[in-house]
Amino acid sequence: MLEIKGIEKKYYFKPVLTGVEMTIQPQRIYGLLGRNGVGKSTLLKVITNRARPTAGTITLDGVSVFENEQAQNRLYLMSDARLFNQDSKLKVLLKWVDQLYGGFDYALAEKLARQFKLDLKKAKLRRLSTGYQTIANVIIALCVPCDYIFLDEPVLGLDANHREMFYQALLATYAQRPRTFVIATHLIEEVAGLLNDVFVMENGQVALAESVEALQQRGRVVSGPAALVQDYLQGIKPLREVRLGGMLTAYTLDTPLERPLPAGVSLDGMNLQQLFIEFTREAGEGDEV
Ligand SMILES: Nc1ncnc2c1ncn2[C@@H]1O[C@H](COP(=O)(O)OP(=O)(O)OP(=O)(O)O)[C@@H](O)[C@H]1O
Repeated sequence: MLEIKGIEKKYYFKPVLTGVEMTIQPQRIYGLLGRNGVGKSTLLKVITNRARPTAGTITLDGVSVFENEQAQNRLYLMSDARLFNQDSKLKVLLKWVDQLYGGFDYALAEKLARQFKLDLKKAKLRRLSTGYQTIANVIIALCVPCDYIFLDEPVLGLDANHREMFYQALLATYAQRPRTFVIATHLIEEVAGLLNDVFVMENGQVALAESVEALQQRGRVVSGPAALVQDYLQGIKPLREVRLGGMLTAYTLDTPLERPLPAGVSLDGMNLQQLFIEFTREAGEGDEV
């Protein structure tokens, strides 16, 4: 288990992470969600020792990961493919990753390369298109032996077919060899079916950490005549209310569902993306077009 406590990070005196608390369990698939610039990449870099926190602790199975090579070898961050040596042939790159982490799954890499039509023997990273650089990068991430794999925007530049292939490949490798994946992405609907849990970041912290199932049970859209909706939601502060004429639509995570629904009022679920949008919407944002 990875335990992240009180993590703060400043860049040139500007606070980016302001007290991140999170527990990452073994063998689960997490989504790391948050608005642009909220600090997702920074957090992943801090966890995997690519950036130094200003304060806080991170322990893996009770042992600090800072300056601990053994612990760091169990964590892998897939981020920008440009961080690899661009002149390296892919085969050489795989060997290099194998030397660093040991136990690289060459058979799986070759299988995935065939599926994605990527020639590992010939290709040099520099000569690949943006999408294929990402494909090379995700193949490496799926084949490293690490227990905790952090994927920062793993499908950037991939076409829809390749994105689907990647999600399938991730699930297949997870079924074969369960380990933890933490996926930072904005394509919430696409990954929703993959995730066990989500972390939502706001203001440099984790504002919501919950299983997808529990969240989807809580998220509700209540709409109907304003007076009836307000009466139904008594004592609840919705995430957002939208009024149109005499009608009111309220988005909430706290509806007391035991209450009988008044005639004329509808109660619907919210998918993960809607939930995220309502949860992270800033006051007034999107109200005017
Ligand atoms: N190396 C750096 N030097 C200075 N500021 C940085 C650095 N890296 C990130 N930042 C700043 O930290 C903040 C968080 O950036 P980060 O990339 O972690 O956000 P993010 O949630 O991953 O964003 P996005 O979803 O847009 O990719 C931003 O304001 C960014 O400008």
